[in-house]
Order: sequence, then structure tokens, then C-alpha cells
Amino acid sequence: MVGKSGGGGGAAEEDGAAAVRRWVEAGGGRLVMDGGLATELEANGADLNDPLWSAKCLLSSPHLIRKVHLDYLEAGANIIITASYQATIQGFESKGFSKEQSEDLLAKSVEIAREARDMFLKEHSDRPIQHPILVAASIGSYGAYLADGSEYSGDYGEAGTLEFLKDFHKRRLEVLAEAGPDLIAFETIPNKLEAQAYVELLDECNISIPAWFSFNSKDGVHIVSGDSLIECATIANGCSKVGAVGINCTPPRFIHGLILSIRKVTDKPILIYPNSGERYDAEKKEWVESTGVSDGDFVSYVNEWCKDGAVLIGGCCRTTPNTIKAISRSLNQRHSSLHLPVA
Ligand code: MET
Ligand SMILES: [Zn+2]
Repeated sequence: MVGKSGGGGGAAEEDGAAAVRRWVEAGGGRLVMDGGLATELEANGADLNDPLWSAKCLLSSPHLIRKVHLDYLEAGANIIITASYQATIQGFESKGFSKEQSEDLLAKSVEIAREARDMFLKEHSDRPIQHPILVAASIGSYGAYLADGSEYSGDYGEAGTLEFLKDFHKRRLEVLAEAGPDLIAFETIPNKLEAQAYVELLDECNISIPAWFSFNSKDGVHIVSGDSLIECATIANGCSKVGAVGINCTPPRFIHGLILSIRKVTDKPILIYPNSGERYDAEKKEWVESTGVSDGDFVSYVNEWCKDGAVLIGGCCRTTPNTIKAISRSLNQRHSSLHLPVA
């Protein structure tokens, strides 16, 4: 069995959705996720113009990653997502690192997040935090590793075979699971094939940590490759290790309809962490600002998403600790009356 249990743990054989429901309940019925990590690292001065994107900070500025995790925790996040989104063994090797060093860098992303959690809990030890604080190990798609924008097209050309994708992600998944996160976050999944590869790997690698599957959409109906969200959510629903299914890095205006589609095919907890509504121009490698929504507008959607059935809510690219603070306030968590053993 790969993975140590943390953040409240639970029996190893507990199914993923049951584990997430237990955490959600301990959070008073909702959990707040963090906001954009990479874009917030940039806002803190990091230069991420590199194929490793946010994972570059694992090499150059781990303290900055820890700071951003802490900023999100202070803003009220219950879940922080590690800087491993674009961290891959293959990506580090192409920078000249050995396999062992590359694996250590992956594990380091989880260690930094755990450290931030420990610091946060210590900082608040006079009035101990009772709600769950969880570390989710991010796994970005093969397209994210390619760093050519294909995580927003899901078009992998020749490489788009099930076996290739499983082989690409396998060791990375094992290393991240062994580093002791509470959850595995398969984020920004652009196509059905990659979802299938993840499901098979979770079983074949005997991963004992609950995972979430989060897809992205550009039209409010399909995921970015054009594959049907309903089919993708059905694949996630078929895996007992998947604890939650949802949408990330997608404009807020599309979320309502997407939640309704997911609900048609699964009872698993639903998670939502949209981007700010701006569009990423993959060629220019920049966010196009005009269509973004303000933190206030973003939060005006939160009630609707809750009514639709989302129980884990946060933000993705270009959302900030202020966005998360606003979400946290609006979810009105009753921290003082909650009880859950942390880590
Ligand atoms: C392109 S989506 C990126 C997700 C990642 N968790 C981040 O916020 O950096
Ligand atoms: Zn994003």
C-alpha cells in the first residue's frame, strides 16, 4: 500500500469519498480550498517563465512556496495544494538532475506544504485550530509537463495512448503518495484518456490516499479536449479511491452548469476551484485580463455553487489570498465549534 495517512487519517480501507465526507463534516459541511499557487508565487516576485513553471520555485525559492501556503492558510483555506503541478521526474531530468534528485524534489513539494501547516498550527496554538487542514499533492497533466498549452487542448497527438500516459505518471504518483500528503489532487485534467490512466494507476499502484479528479472546461459543457464531462465524471465515479470530483481553472460563469452535469453521474463530494475568469494565452504565455471577475463578483457565485451541491470551494489561477478570505467568510465556517484531529 503506497501512502501514509495524515490529516485525520482514518482506516486504510475507507473509501475515498467517505474520507472526504468525514473531513467536510468536520469542517462544518464545507471546506475552503486555497487559490492559485503559481500565479500567487508570481505576485510575490517569482519568475516562472520556465517549463517547470511553479515547480521552478522548488529549486530556487522554497521559502516563497511556504509563504504562499501560509498566506492561504491565514486567509482561511482548509486545503493547500503542493507546488508539484508541473513537477515531473522527466522535467527535472531534462534540467540535469538525477532520477533520485528528481524524486527528492517531488517529495520536497509535499514537505514544504506540511511544514507550512505545522507552522500555521503552531502559530495558532493559543487557540488551537479545530477544523481540518489538509495537504493535497498536485499532479498536473502530461500537457502541463509539455508546457505548450496542451493542458488547455488535451491534444497529445501520437503520445495520447493509455499506456504512455500511465508510464509517464506512475513513478511520480508513487513518490508523491509516499511523501505523506492527505490527498492526491489530479488537477486540470484535459481529456478522458488521462482520467482513465489515473484511475488505473490508483488501483495498480495500490494508492491508499484519497484522490480528487478535477477537470477544466472552456465552453461550460465539455472538458477542454471536447470530451464529455459526463463521461469523464463517470470514469472518476467508478473508482473507489476517488474522493471528490470537480472543476478547476475554468471561468466562474461556466461552473453552475458543469456542477449539474457532474451531479447527474456521481454522489461523490463535488469540488470547485475556478480561475479568475481571465484567459491564458499559451503563445504569449500570459493571462489576458479583460474578462476577469473581481473577488466580490467571484464570491457572489459561491452561494449558487453551494446550492448546486459543491462542498469544497476555492480558486485557481489568478485568484489570491483575498479571494480565499472572501470565500471563507461567505461560507461562514463555524471554526470554534468544530472538532477534528489535525495531522
Ligand atoms: C493551470 S491550473 C494550476 C493549478 C495549480 N494548483 C496552481 O494553482 O498553480
Ligand atoms: Zn489554474
